[in-house]
Amino acid sequence: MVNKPLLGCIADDFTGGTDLASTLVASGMRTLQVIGVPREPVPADIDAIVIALKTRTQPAGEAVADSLAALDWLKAAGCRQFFFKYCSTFDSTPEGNIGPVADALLAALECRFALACPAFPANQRTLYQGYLFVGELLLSESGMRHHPLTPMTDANLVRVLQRQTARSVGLVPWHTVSRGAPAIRAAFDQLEQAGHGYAIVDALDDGHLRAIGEAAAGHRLITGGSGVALGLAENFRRAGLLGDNRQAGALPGLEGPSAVLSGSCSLATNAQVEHWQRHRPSFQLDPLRLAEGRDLVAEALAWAAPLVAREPVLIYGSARPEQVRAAQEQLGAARAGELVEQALSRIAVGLRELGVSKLVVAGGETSGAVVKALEVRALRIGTLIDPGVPWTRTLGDRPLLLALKSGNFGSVDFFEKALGRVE
Ligand SMILES: Nc1ncnc2c1ncn2[C@@H]1O[C@H](COP(=O)(O)OP(=O)(O)OP(=O)(O)O)[C@@H](O)[C@H]1O
Ligand SMILES: O=C(O)[C@@H](O)C(=O)CO
Repeated sequence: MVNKPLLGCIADDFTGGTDLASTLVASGMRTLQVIGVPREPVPADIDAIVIALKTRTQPAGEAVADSLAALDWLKAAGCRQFFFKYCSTFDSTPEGNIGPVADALLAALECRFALACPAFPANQRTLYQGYLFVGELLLSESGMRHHPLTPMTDANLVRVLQRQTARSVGLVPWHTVSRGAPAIRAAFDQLEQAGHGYAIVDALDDGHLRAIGEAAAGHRLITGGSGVALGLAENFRRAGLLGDNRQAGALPGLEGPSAVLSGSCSLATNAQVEHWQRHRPSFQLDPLRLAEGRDLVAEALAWAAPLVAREPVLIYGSARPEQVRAAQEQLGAARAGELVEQALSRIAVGLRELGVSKLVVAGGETSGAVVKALEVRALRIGTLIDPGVPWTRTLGDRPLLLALKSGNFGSVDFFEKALGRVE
């Protein structure tokens, strides 16, 4: 149809980018994810483009600058609507970066109002009266309270976002959302007229998210998790701008061995690691030993080399909260995280030298580091493995199939399931 992308997205981490991209692909938008602001031309047959940044845990000023550069590029590419993707668990600190980045994007787009909805019911994130639930637990009682970089200790998102912005934060509650798009649109108008800059929007199921998407058809900026993107393709179709691309997620396969790299310490990933270890080989990276100068990268690669031709291997830093705490107490959270990220990145490069062509990577920060080390610039998005996690194929020389898994996503047998789809 049109040669300009319709939707321009800015994701605050890499796995978050692929999560959003997979939702767009599933709704029939041909989607490209680029790593940072593109330096080379992007393919023309694209309906949506996701620029994946690593802004979630950067200092707020840097996160704002990177996000504005991405917005400039997307505007110049001709996008009509913009999406700021953050985590479905609203990962942030009192300093940001959700508020500061959203504020800067609103100002740059000369808008006064945006919705904020991280709900992702397919992954058990729901919002009720402004309170975010993970499964049956409040966010602040879920595993997210122990997150190594962005511990979430308050489930009330009106309060959480208000701490990060000078604009006023309102709420569109569930009883309005359940009345459908016209009621939601009216609530947005009322909040904007009353001087609110943001509306946290409740959502309990995908029907709510589609209605919120429909109500936001005229919004220049939408902020949220991937769930609230569910209804956006339909807006473009209604406007006659988008066809019905059933093959939006078709990807050519690749021959070669596979491996799993995990730096996420979330409850879900830890369970996936344990599940894998019951039947398959694994190698642990301990940040304390890395800090002592032990060359675990060389050890891991020497361990993997004879194995990987026969069967997939897992190399992981993932650890339980008490081990993570012990490492952080000695090294500091940032240094412990960086040591594991750097080691996994170098191992990813080494595995590619060993011929590995399919990699599953667990953790957003970890994926960011690995993708950077592999010098991946862009990913074409394929079909879903589990909600929020698609296979992707890198563009350029030496293509790889990558599945970048957000920490908390995926069934307990996710690693095996992902590899089973491409072997
Ligand atoms: N044993 C460990 N001790 C301390 N930190 C660790 C350890 N293993 C991994 N880490 C660090 O913890 C951080 C985990 O963040 P990452 O974003 O990769 O996973 P996640 O937060 O679970 O995923 P997501 O952001 O997708 O929810 C990384 O910086 C990683 O290097
Ligand atoms: O929204 C989510 O939960 C994920 O896409 C993510 O961003 C986790 O890093």
